[in-house]
Amino acid sequence: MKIAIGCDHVGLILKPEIIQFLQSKSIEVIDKGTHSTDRTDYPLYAKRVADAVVSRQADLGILICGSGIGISIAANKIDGIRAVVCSEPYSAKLSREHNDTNILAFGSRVIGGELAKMIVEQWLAAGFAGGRHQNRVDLIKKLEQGAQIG
Ligand SMILES: O=C[C@H](O)[C@H](O)[C@H](O)COP(=O)(O)O
Repeated sequence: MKIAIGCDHVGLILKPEIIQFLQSKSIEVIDKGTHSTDRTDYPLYAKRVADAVVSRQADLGILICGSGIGISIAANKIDGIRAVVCSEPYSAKLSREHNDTNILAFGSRVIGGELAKMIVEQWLAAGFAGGRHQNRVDLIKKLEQGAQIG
């Protein structure tokens, strides 16, 4: 399992702890930056991680900014990305089971390291349930292609 991870200057405070957590589970981590506390722009890192997931350089992605909001909005602009921002583990688990999310985002100004690791753990442990959910994900893919649905 390979995970691409990215953050802005605010998310940087949580990123090392999350990387260490993933590596302790023998997950390979590809760090897409930022590596500095200098103020920067979260769409840059959303794009890098999203590209890694879409190109299959990574199986999944994790993004961290102040709230998790901006960086997940940016990632969701990339075709093939279904990013979710979570502040608790239940939504993270459901986002995999029902929505087949491939990027998890959270905010370092919203949650601390222990909760973030619990969220990551639940998200990684869950799998897409398929069945009735498959058609809904397929409809999302059609929206990406500009197709009319409904
Ligand atoms: O959704 C955006 C993120 O929370 C950013 O981390 C945040 O907007 C950065 O704010 P500032 O530039 O004030 O540190």
